[in-house]
Amino acid sequence: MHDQSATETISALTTDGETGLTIIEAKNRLLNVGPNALEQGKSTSIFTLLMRQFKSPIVFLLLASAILSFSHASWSDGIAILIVLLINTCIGFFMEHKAERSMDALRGLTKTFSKVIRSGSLIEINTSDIVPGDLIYLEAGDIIPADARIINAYQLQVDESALTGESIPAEKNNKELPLDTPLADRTNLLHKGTAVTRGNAKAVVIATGMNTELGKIASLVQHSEDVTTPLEKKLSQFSKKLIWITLLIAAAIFLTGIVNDKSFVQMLNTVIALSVAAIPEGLPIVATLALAHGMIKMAKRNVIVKKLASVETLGGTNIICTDKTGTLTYNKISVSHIITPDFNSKLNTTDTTSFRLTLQAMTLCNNANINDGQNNAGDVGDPLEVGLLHFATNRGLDPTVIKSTLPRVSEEPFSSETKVMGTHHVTTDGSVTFTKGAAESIISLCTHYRDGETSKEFSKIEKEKWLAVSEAEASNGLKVIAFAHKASKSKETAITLSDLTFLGIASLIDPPREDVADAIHLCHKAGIRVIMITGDHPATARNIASQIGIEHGDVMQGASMPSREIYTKEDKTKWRATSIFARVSPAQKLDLIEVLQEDQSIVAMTGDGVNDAPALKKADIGIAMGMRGTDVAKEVADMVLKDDSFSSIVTAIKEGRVILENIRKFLMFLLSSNLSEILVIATLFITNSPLTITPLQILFINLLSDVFPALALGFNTGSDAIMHRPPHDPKKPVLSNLQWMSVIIYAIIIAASTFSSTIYMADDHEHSSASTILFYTLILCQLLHVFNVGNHRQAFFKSDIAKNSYVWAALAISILLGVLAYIIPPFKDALRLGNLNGTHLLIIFGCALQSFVIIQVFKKLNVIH
Ligand SMILES: Nc1ncnc2c1ncn2[C@@H]1O[C@H](COP(=O)(O)OP(=O)(O)OP(=O)(O)O)[C@@H](O)[C@H]1O
Ligand SMILES: [Cu+]
Repeated sequence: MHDQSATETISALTTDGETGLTIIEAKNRLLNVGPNALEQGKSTSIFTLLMRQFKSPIVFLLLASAILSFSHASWSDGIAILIVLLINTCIGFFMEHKAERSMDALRGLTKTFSKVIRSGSLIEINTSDIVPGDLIYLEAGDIIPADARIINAYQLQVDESALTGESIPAEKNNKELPLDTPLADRTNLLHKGTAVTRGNAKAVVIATGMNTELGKIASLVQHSEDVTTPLEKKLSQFSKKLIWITLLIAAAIFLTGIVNDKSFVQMLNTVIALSVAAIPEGLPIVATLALAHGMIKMAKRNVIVKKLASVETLGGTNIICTDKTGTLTYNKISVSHIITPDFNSKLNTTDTTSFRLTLQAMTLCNNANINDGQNNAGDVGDPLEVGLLHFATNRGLDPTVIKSTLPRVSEEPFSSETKVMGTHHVTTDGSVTFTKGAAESIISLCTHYRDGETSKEFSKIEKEKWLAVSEAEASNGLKVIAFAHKASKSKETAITLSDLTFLGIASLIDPPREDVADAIHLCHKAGIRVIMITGDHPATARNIASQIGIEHGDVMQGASMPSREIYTKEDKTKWRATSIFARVSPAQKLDLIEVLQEDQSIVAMTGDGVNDAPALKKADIGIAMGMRGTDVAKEVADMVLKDDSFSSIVTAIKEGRVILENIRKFLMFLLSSNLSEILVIATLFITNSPLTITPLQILFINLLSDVFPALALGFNTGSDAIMHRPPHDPKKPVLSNLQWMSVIIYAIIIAASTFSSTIYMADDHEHSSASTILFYTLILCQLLHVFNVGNHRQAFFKSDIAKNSYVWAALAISILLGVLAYIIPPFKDALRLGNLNGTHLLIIFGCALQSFVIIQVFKKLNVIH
């Protein structure tokens, strides 16, 4: 296609270079060629998942003990261990399977949209619905949705590194090329998956889905990503450490065993029981499940988190850098009034020529399209431009008519660096340029201004007067856009932005979102600073900031921020103390983030443009806007806000904190209950007690106490108190020293309470009943312990754990299983359970309650946390 002209390509694809495909034809083609999507890599197969379950050391340990049991002809023991092994594997398998499914579901949430021209109007459709022959419209920040041939392009630059690895953007245009041009040099072709970094273009789609260059590569390599999060890594390191500790204890047991002349089988049983007690195999996967559950919850609240790891980072965020337009405001921009040298629409004076010219500038120097619900299509484009178009149309200007009488021949696309945009049009007797942009930028480009029918010299005094007018407008919280034009006798088609004639300004309303003030208040309570970084006028920024409660102080302007090569320590200190940054360029955003991060801050930052990509990557949490953001921003971001709203960031941070807190809770719960088991087994062994706890019993206890209650803790909704304290520093260990101390004290209290049951027993008890009492007391102590890991400052029934119905359900299941084990004879035999009477039951309940009460009292006394 690159060796044909655009027109030839268009006819080869039987489409229309102006109006595109008809909607019906597009539908037919979609049925024929299929969706414009790459085939997804396969997710982990059921078999791999199953095999993964056999990788843990505990499985080998159990297998070994089963074999040992069989070799000693204790068949029931061997079979029982195998059954437990099976149950454990199944639970592990289903948990991982659930986690995988959740991740799949989350991947499906990120839908992308593209702008196409169909039946003559510019509309937005699902990227997967694009078909060959479609006309696509692309601008800076778009990721090219399919392979396409350029029809026309204005200063188009494309970053093709996704395809070729070449990171310097390539210039693109519509010129024909020789047939033998290599792929990388085909400057008139655009490829799916590459990104527009500058300019804009209209192109015709030549290939979609797996037929694109990207599709051909994608079918060669199905890349897989490493998805282990730092937290999961920390937890599996944790598990590994525990295995070593267990080995040490096991060695100690063997030594004391030899000294005390114990039988080999007895020692082996104790060691196996100990290992089963000590190794929390479920730890990393329970954490994954909690994180995945959190992601799904956030997705329901319009926040798409792309990586599990971000959920963790979110919980530790202490600075949010947010832009203004669209995040703090509604971004439904409408023109309030127009002021030109001879006209003020607020005062409802009659139209003048300069006002008419301003309306033309608004309409022509504009890439938006208002569809007014025709073909079910909404307005497409930058909300600011949509607002301007609506105003001009309401004042009687027909965009279609004026666009055809003054056809556009070239364009200087808007960039947040220059803050201006310009378009060049040919007329019957020459050409004309229209520009719009930030007032300072436009005024500095003007040499004249238009007053009525005449053009006058734009003196310094006059310029300052207009800067003051825009400053006054901006300090009322309005967004100010200035307009200029330049008419010329030549038929020149290239655009130059100089010697312009100033036309006037438009003041636009973009009110702050209603819920933002509350969200910011909540941030301050939670120890999170909110910093506004905007490309807008400082006065507008200050007004909006005060409306929503962002702390005051000086507004820092981009112009007074020295570049990274020369900024000083004082500059950095000043930046860190500032909360409002205005007229800031994307490069300065990047510098600012670095300076904030040097100060050990965890920075979340929002961005939408293609130039924001480096800053989004650099931030600890890069946040892109789902509606307003460019494809590039969404691609590099860690998180996408579907509703573009600031409050959603705060919701996500809260959710992140709740999840971390939940993981910490079940970590403490698991560690303390497992430690209590170790204490019980070791004490029995060392004191040469006639009572026993068998490995199988420990496995059973862990099945009851580790699986269901620990999972249920992951579903805690968290209390509001979580946003009333400063964030947890992710660089610190998961558990503080104080929390470790608490774990140890918990374990000692549980073990001691379990042993206290022996005191209450009558002297003539049978050993089998006594061991059974010990067994059930340990279980019940642990089950009640689930309520202990809550916040110590909260009353029991108000705590989020007591309110979590999953916890109650988990307890019910666990207790039921405990009872069934006693009632069903084969289980009772395998678990070596003796008979219990009413008094025994009383002892069990009493001791469990005792352990619960002691811990609660300790907590109230602030001894443990
Ligand atoms: N499409 C446009 N054409 C011309 N000028 C524009 C356009 N959009 C914005 N501007 C001008 O450029 C300035 C900077 O725009 P930019 O997009 O960087 O920030 P913003 O949208 O005002 O605010 P924020 O950074 O909070 O999103 C604006 O204040 C406005 O004056
Ligand atoms: Cu346990």
